[in-house]
This record gives sequence, C-alpha cells and structure tokens, in this order.
Amino acid sequence: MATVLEMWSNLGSAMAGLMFAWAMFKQYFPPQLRRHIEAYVHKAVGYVYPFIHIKFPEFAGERLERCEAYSAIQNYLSASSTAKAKRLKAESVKDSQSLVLSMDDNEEVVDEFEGVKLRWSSCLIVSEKSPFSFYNSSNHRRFYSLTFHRSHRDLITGSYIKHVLVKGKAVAANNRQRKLFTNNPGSGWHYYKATKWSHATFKHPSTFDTLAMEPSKKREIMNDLLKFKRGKEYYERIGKAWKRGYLLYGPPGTGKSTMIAAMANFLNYDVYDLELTTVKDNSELRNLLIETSEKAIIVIEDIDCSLDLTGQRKTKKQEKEDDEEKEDPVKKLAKGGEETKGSKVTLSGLLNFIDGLWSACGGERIIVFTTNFMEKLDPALIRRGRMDKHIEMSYCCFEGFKVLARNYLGVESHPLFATVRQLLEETNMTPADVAENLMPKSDEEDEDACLEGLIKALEKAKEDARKKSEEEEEEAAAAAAAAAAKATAAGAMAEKEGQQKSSEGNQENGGSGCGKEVK
Ligand SMILES: Nc1ncnc2c1ncn2[C@@H]1O[C@H](COP(=O)(O)OP(=O)(O)OP(=O)(O)O)[C@@H](O)[C@H]1O
Ligand SMILES: [Mg+2]
Repeated sequence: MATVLEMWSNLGSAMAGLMFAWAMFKQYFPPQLRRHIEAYVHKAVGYVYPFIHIKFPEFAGERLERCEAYSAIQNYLSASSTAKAKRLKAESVKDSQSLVLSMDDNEEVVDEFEGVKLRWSSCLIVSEKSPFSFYNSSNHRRFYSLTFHRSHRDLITGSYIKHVLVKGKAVAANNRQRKLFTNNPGSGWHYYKATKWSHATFKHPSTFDTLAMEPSKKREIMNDLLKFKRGKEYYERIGKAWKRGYLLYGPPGTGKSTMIAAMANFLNYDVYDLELTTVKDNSELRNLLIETSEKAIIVIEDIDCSLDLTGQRKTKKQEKEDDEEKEDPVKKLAKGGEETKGSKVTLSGLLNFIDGLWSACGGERIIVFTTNFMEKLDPALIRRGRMDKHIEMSYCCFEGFKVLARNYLGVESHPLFATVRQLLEETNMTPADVAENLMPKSDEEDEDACLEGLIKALEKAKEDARKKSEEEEEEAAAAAAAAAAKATAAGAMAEKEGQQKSSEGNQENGGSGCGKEVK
C-alpha cells in the first residue's frame, strides 16, 4: 500500500515539474524557436515511442462537410461503446430509425481485430473563437483517434480500417429509416426546388412470412434476392452491372404489390414508385434514374397500361384518329384530355433506362415491373437480362391459404381445412378474395364463422364458374350452329348460281343472243 502511495506522490511531483518546465518554455522561448524545438522533441520521442495514432476528424474538406468515415466509426463503435464506455452520448441522426449511442467526448474503448488490441478515443478540442468567424459559438473540433502498436501498421492500415468502415456502414444501413419515393411531374421541377422525387417513410407490414404463396416458390425468390444482395464481388467479376429485373405478372389481387413490399422489407431497400405517364421524355427518365439511391427497388406498376410500350406499330385507323385529335381539341378532351398528353417516353428510352450505361451508376438496384397481361408486352422489354426473373402470381393455393389463415385468424389447423383444400383445387380465387373472406367483420365472428363464410364464397365461385362455362359452351355451340347454317346457305346459293349459269349457257348456245342479267 505504501509503495502505491509513494508511486502516486512521485508521479504527482513529476507532473508538477513537467508543467512548470512547459510554462517556462512557453514564456521564455520565442514561437519560432519553440516550433523547432517541438519538432525535434516529436522526432526524438518517435524513436522510442512505439505507438501510432490515426486521427479521423468529424468535419473536413473545403466546405467542412461531415466525414463519412467519422459517421461510420461512430456506428461501428456504438455497440462496444454501449457495452464498455462509462459516459455515453445519444444523438438522433438524420434518416436513422433510432437514437445512435456513442461514447462521450474524451472517452476510450478498446477493440480487438485478429488478436490485436487497439484503442479508440473520442477527442474534443475547444479553441478560441476566431474574430472573423461567422459562427458565434467557440470552435469545437471533434475527432476519433485510433492508437495501435507500430508493429501492426500493415494490418491496421490495410484491413482493419476497411473492416471498420464496412461494418459501420452496414450498421447505419440497418438502422436506416426506409423511404417510399414517387416521381414529381416534370413540370413541377423548379430552379429553386429541383427535387425529382417526393418521399414518405416506408412502413409496409408485408413480409415473406405473411405472403400467401407456394413455399418452394417463395424460398426460390428469397434465395435469389439474397444472392443478389451479397453478390457485389460476383457482379464485378463477371462484368455485369449490379442490378436485377423482376417481372411480376398475374390477375388482379394475387399479391404483386404485396410482394414488392415484402421484397423491400426483406432487403432493407428504399422503394421508388415510378409513374411513367408523368415523365416528360426519355431524358427526364434518365435524370430520375440518376437521382435514385443505392439499395433501391425501382417499381413500374401495370407497365402495360403506363404507356404504349407494346412495340407494335399503330394501325392506319389509330394513326388517323391521333391526327384528328391533334387538330380537334374537343375530340381530345373527350378522350381523356390533358392526361393523355405529355409523356414522350418511348420503348427504346425505357429499355435504356433498364440496361443502358446510366443504369449501371450506383448499383445495387432492383427493377420490378408488374402487369396483369404479360402477353401485351413487347418481348424486348421482358427478355432475360432485362427482366431476369419472371414470377407468376396466381390464384390462391392451399399452402397460401394456410398462411392467410394463420395471419388473419391465428389458426394453424382446423377441421374445415380439408373442405377448403378441396374447393381451392376445384375453383380459382385470388388471395385478396380469400383474405377478405377470412377477415372477421365483427367481434362475434370467430374462426369457425370466417371459415364457413370462405367455404360459402368458394362454393359460389365454383357454381358461378360452372354456369359461366356452360354459358360459354352454349354460346360456342350456338356460334358453331350459326356458322354451319351460314355455310349450308352459302353452299345452296352457290349451287343455285351454278345451275342458273349453266342454263344461261344452254340458252346462249341455242342462239338467243340476249344477255339477260341474273339477279
Ligand atoms: N399473395 C398474397 N399474400 C398475402 N396477401 C395478399 C396476397 N395477395 C393479395 N393479398 C391481399 O390482397 C390485397 C391486394 O393485393 P395486391 O395489391 O398485392 O394485389 P395486386 O396483385 O398488386 O393487384 P393489382 O394487379 O390489381 O395491382 C393486399 O392488400 C393483401 O392484403
Ligand atoms: Mg398492385
């Protein structure tokens, strides 16, 4: 005990001596000489001092922007700071879902990388306010300082710093508040408000767990998305832009939009909902693309209705109608007026948007088209390489129903499931309709009532489909009978004409000479 006390008192007097010497040094040595001496002292210390410091300032550059590296380090250290540091600081960071906890000024934490220990300190320097400064607070300069032994220089400068930045960015991405963007109409861009996209916080509850779909198909899509997300190096190696196109097709209410939300939640990406009809032309489309962020899903819903992208040439009649509309404004208004005017986006513009040179800027993007009528689309638009994966969203299967029953009623099994299974095999019902039938409409409605309601609806759908097909059969039979009758009548007529002609021929041969018209 005595030795510890002795040590502290020795240290105290040594410190006091040093501070006295420093004060004398500052007072009696002119600044220029002082700088020289300081430089030599640093050099001399460098020979015996075995540690290296790296400084990461909070603000840098001419415009003093916040350094990306500083934010990444702050995020990287947040986990170890929360566990180890005694004084913490809580900040709400832009676009972050929750508060970011980091160590307070002048705190330290120790980190370990490949068996090497390193020390991170958060430092704050407060200097006098410059008389020319526009800011009225004194100058605060914050930075992180990394200290390590010089024998690990290569490891730290080579791999560790890269590791910290990658991990820190990943933490920020996980904590990021995701957004749903939609494009502003071209005419709405002003010189003072050049925003091409408006956004809201993206909060859609759909996930792959709640999506009604055949499990093997669902797994296949999830694997595909994961492979894409982790494929940065792979895409670089094969020389392909880091993006992937999905085409979702199927009848209304089969979950195409729901699937997009599930994809965004699964990948933790932003969603850009692109309304093509309000995009003025191809160059505006390109500008919109440039302004999307990384980690984005760009969606064009109902692509078949967005523009005339069928790639088919207009018929003469359509061309004539269009010319008439141009000349007659009344006709144009009757056809939908202002709305139909505008977008000059062409098929080739859209193809360039998907896989032209500009589409490779930024990377990590998914493009999704949805349509109810796949056959209406130009094959060039949906060929593999542009729309890499075609996903059919179809009517509800029994596995899909089980997901919906679990979501909507909280039941995993029920005696009525067998009947539902049978009926789903015999008739088509969209997941949207199944979901609507499963949803309790009042507090009194329990799972039995909802399942019975669904069974009734399925039976009705089956009956309707049967009647419809009977009607169609009858119509087809009637059409066939009418066609047959027409053919018989035409045959009879032709036979009659033939007979008349031959009798006229006979008369001519008989020398009558009067060419009588046959009616
Ligand atoms: N596969 C599904 N899984 C879970 N819920 C679904 C599914 N399909 C539809 N639904 C439910 O039905 C509603 C409508 O579905 P959604 O909007 O995704 O259909 P859609 O295929 O995009 O239709 P449209 O072609 O008309 O745009 C959703 O809000 C969701 O509640
Ligand atoms: Mg939809």
